[in-house]
Amino acid sequence: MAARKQLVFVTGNANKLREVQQILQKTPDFPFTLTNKALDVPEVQGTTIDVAKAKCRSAARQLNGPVITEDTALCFSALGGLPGPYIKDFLGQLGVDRLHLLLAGFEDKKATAVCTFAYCESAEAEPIVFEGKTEGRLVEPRGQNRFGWDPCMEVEGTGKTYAEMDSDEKNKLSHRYKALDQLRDYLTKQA
Ligand SMILES: O=P(O)(O)OP(=O)(O)OP(=O)(O)OC[C@H]1O[C@@H](n2cnc3c(O)ncnc32)[C@H](O)[C@@H]1O
Ligand SMILES: [Mg+2]
Repeated sequence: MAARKQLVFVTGNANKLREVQQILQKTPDFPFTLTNKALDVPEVQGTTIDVAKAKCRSAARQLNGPVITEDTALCFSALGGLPGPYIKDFLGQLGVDRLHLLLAGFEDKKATAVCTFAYCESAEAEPIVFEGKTEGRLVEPRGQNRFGWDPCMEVEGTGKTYAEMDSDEKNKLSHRYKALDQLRDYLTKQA
């Protein structure tokens, strides 16, 4: 059997890496061996797609080979989709206990978690993007699993925050699962 090609997931986020590995474990015939590199890739401003493509292009150039990158955004409908791809700074400054205060003056608490995977086959290739979205509401923090803003995102139709779900439950309906499922399909068909 031919050795499987290497695909580098460029991320500095250990929780993202863990969830991606858990989801891919359910695909034994995934045609790549996934490795990880925590490069500090600049993140431009713009739409989630602009940010995802630029980050992936830059990672593929630095590593000169096939890479995937992933960007996660959290979009509040009352704020016209902001903070979107800038959620990391908002979370960093406010902390998970105060994030919900961003919507304190609004009745509309609707939040959309958006995951954008980008795949770049080589340093010169144009990145291809895959997007997954999960709808919910911004709430006061609840739950034990403390990854990023998970305690504040109550997922539509479940009555639970991501942090109140175990990893199997989250990985069946998460924004990350939905985007990774498309990327996995694409790569499996290419192989
Ligand atoms: O190296 P990269 O992959 O960029 O990792 P990062 O942590 O910088 O991630 P992003 O730039 O995509 O910023 C997204 C922010 O949202 C958080 N986050 C990402 N996925 C999440 C999830 O599924 N649940 C809760 N928080 C999440 C993450 O910790 C960041 O604060
Ligand atoms: Mg980042």
